[in-house]
Amino acid sequence: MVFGQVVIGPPGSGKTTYCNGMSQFLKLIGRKVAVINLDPANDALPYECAVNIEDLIKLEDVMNEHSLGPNGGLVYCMDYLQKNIDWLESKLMPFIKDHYLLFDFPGQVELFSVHTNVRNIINKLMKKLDLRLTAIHLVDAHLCSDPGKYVSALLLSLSTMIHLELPHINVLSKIDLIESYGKLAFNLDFYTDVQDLSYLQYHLDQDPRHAKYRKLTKELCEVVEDYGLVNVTSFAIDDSEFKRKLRKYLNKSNFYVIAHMDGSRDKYSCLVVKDTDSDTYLTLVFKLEKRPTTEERDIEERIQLRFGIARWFVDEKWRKSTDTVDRTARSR
Ligand SMILES: Nc1nc2c(ncn2[C@@H]2O[C@H](COP(=O)(O)OP(=O)(O)OP(=O)(O)O)[C@@H](O)[C@H]2O)c(=O)[nH]1
Repeated sequence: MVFGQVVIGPPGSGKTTYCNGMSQFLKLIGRKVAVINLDPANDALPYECAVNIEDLIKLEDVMNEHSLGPNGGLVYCMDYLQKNIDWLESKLMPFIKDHYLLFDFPGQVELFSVHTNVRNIINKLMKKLDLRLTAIHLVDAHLCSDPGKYVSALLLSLSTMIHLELPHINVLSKIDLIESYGKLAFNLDFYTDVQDLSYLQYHLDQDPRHAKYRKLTKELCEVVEDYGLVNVTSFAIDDSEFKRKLRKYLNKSNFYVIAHMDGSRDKYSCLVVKDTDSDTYLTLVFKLEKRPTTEERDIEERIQLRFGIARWFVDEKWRKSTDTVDRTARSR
């Protein structure tokens, strides 16, 4: 079983810098790392690349040949990669024995929240090569300086989580720059906990320019709150403490921590982790379309005892019509 990260996020959010920093950090603690560049628009790579999509297809060639812009070109490249997944599988083969994999993806957000090509690529790799991958979704901390942009970042995180159905960690990147953006409307915990967005609505309401969007903003915030899935951690590339913390989350999220447990890991389809004060909490989200079986409940109990919170998240219809099992427990 091979573990790794799918590094995604909007353009310029710091994906390539993260892959470089994380690979150096993991190497320092003794893990073999392979960074896979799947962004055909990545011209200057700061890391040593184990596999490079440019050996298969170049964005520039696609744009010239098919008269496409950069966005259409990237969709084409991902479709092409999906069709030629054998190429990627064969390139990954030498690393799947003992390496940790970091996938550096393009920054076009529709690829992760709308189109199916990237999701299919990831699913195929996971099945064929028995990979355990976690999505690291980077969002520039700059968005916290504007409550309206922050709401859109939350919606993007939510739709990406639901679309990819991977263990998922949202990260506010470039947190070292946050003070340079001026005084934030709320302290940082507010932005990372994503608990009560009514404060955000109230803040937006103070600005007369937002008056006509009041109802829309309220309803968008309610969507994020109703799902209750999004929370965020923060990260700065030069901060080793953040990297250590993130690594802890990652090992939990892709089940590295329970790799020795029985084969029941396949039951989990989505997972969220959260840090509150000094305790680390873990939320396991079991996306089910039916009432959990006895065996699944048993798994939940065991995870609760060992790692923290486990929570059943079921299909909306089922949740409304029957009693939701939503139990939480403190980490031991
Ligand atoms: N201060 C600071 N700058 C960062 C950090 N992470 C990334 N950057 C800078 O942000 C810029 C964009 O970083 P990239 O790593 O190229 O971002 P990307 O998401 O790969 O960009 P695309 O490939 O265009 O989607 C670069 O100038 C980085 O040096 C960070 O943690 N702190």
